[in-house]
Amino acid sequence: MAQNSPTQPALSWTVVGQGAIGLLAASRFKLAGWPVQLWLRQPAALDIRFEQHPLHFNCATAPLAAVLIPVKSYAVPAAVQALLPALAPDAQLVLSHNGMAATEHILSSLSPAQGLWFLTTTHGALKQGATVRHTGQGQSVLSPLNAAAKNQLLAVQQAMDIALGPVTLTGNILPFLWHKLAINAAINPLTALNNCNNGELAKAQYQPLISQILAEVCQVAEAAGYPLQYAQMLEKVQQVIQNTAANFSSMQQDIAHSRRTEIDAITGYIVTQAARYNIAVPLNTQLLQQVLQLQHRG
Ligand SMILES: NC(=O)C1=CN([C@@H]2O[C@H](COP(=O)(O)OP(=O)(O)OC[C@H]3O[C@@H](n4cnc5c(N)ncnc54)[C@H](OP(=O)(O)O)[C@@H]3O)[C@@H](O)[C@H]2O)C=CC1
Ligand SMILES: CC(C)(CO)C(=O)C(=O)O
Repeated sequence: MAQNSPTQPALSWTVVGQGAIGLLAASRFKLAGWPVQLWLRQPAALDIRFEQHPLHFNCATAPLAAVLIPVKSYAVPAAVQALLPALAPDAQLVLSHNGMAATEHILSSLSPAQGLWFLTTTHGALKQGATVRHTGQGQSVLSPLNAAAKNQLLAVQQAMDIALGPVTLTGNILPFLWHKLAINAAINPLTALNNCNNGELAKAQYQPLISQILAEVCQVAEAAGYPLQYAQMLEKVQQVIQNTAANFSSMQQDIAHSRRTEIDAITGYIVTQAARYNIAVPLNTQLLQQVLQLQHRG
């Protein structure tokens, strides 16, 4: 898509939370010499170890010019609500999470000069205590969601290239979100329910389930106007299973640590959309119910 002239000044970035992806991004900013601060639930500075580097992050101070919000899908509305009074009049906000983005309410709560973005990433990060590791080299797709974001294309793209790049800029994030949704719908619930790593899903017993999940997702995606090729998705899911064989999915980890999962924004979104288009998705419906049951028990 068209870009602004390369004269936009660098923005000063704030990262929300002290999660794995947020600290990966903040560390990469810091190691590249960019100023970056953290917005935590309780305002404070933070010291971490990122790979072999001890890093210190200052506590965020308003007004916030540019904010990366890599929180779980269900935590986004409250996080944005808390940020609103601290935002600069022309602040840029970048949401980043798994599952489908729900941005209508956020867009209407911003003032006309405040930009909203979505970034989806295949980077992997793990936080254990105060140590953060970059567990999977990935890439990201970034999209402006309103006119105020389009005025800052170059500055935000450059920053996200540092934080979670390499970044591809797109005018429409939805095809990319459906693609990632299909991968997460196939892997996350099965690993959570069977308490296994991603690699286990290569076993023969899981193949009919993966095929059916994807067949259902492809039908819904097509009805929603974002067609996915079933054979390509099946191959992609097998690739992700192989490439992340030793990893535990985010949903498996959430269940294992008795945390809320992102099932509502992944399988839940598929089931809701299926109902809208009158499509039967029996396996995704069953997986949604099973994960919700497991989550409520935890
Ligand atoms: N980790 C990974 O490798 C990958 C993750 N993703 C996705 O990226 C998103 C983030 O992942 P991850 O970093 O693992 O998630 P985490 O849950 O580890 O990190 C989110 C952080 O944000 C904090 N937070 C939430 N709400 C607020 C708030 N209102 N104010 C301040 N802090 C807040 C959380 O705090 P608290 O714990 O107190 O709620 C937590 O520290 C998820 O959607 C995930 O699925 C995508 C690709 C890879
Ligand atoms: C791609 C996958 C399944 C990698 O584990 C993931 O995104 C997750 O765990 O949420």
